[in-house]
Amino acid sequence: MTAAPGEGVGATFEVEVGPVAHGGHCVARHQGRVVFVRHALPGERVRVQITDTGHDRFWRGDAVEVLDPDPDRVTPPCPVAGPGGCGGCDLQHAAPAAQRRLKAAVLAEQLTRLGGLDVDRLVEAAVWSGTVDALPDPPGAPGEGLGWRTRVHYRADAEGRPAMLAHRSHELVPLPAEGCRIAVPELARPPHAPAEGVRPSTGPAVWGVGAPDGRIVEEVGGGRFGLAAAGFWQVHPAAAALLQRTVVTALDPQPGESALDLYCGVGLFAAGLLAAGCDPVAGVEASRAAVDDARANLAAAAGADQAPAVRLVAGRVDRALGRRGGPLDRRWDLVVLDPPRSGAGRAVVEQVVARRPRAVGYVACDPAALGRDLATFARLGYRLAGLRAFDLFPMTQHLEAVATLVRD
Ligand SMILES: C[S@@+](CC[C@H](N)C(=O)[O-])C[C@H]1O[C@@H](n2cnc3c(N)ncnc32)[C@H](O)[C@@H]1O
Repeated sequence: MTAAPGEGVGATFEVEVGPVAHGGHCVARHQGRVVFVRHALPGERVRVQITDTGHDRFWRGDAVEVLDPDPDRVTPPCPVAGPGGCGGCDLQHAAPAAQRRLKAAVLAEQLTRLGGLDVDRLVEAAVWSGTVDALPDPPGAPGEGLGWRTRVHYRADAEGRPAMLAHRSHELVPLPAEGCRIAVPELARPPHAPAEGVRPSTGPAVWGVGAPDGRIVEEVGGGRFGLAAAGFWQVHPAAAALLQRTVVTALDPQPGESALDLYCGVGLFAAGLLAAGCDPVAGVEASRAAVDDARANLAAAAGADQAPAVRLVAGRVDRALGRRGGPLDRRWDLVVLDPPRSGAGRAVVEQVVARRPRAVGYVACDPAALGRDLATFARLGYRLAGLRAFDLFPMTQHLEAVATLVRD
């Protein structure tokens, strides 16, 4: 559907804002058209300014004036969090508890629509609380969803000043004087621009251009994980420990059970399963550098005496699981899946189910991919036995979920 005259990018009109949707926006309708509205809350009456008419089925817009505000609306703590500003935060205009309610609504909608699940019944059966839970504020942080981000990426504008990307755009928004409000204090302003920074749980912040330089050590409980500063690690300081604890508790490993950690990074979940007495433990990870780090981290975690068998495979999960007669071609009691945003996908879910695990722990950062993969698990005889969801990314649309699946 093309834009009518006077209704292209930049046009404004009033709308009644409908429900929140996956993607950090709410859904509204204007003259029969769907409009995805950012910076709005469900039930508000707002003036929308259209930012994108490039799709047949919907337009995008920003709420540039709020005519009838929701009681949960707050003034965004960051001066560049609003329309046309930094694209990093989607929900600064909502109180933190309201942000989590919006995320829970998105998760419920994706589980219903893509997962084919009856969310009311899940909640009734205590499979899911229906909530997205807050994490503790990092020590010294101002709280209220600020001061938690331990990985940052600043661009440079034409004058060499630090800047951030606008939403769905290559346009640069200058970093305000107070710096990035969601970053930990050491990363709120870069020493130069462009710059990428990391603040590990041990040691000072490290910066680089293109990628943060050198190596870091992250601590989780008693465990230590060495990795490249530019390597994958959870961004909220409380996230890695929380996810490891949640997955291990959900799987309830028994000593001597075999456990497979897929998309294992530098070995976070494999270490938790080793500590719980699993033997053997195997991990699969596409990044060769991360596999080398996982090998060292897990050797240290396993200890020297009567060390359990640990096997790490570098490569894509679908290829590693597809290798007939290979080390992973056997039954595994427990499987952890922690894929990137695109999710595990049908082929990997089938490969996991073929190993007849007693339980699967699925760590998901995209509720749509999770919903789709849960539907595949259900078709193959695995049902959702538990679901926890966490606000690992306050102020943004993102959430993290840990699903437990068991054989029916
Ligand atoms: C969300 S991270 C999880 C890492 C680790 N579980 C952790 O908690 O630190 C996803 C990991 O999957 C890896 N990855 C992405 N696609 C992959 C694939 N097709 N096969 C294997 N690993 C993959 C990435 O390199 C990354 O380390």
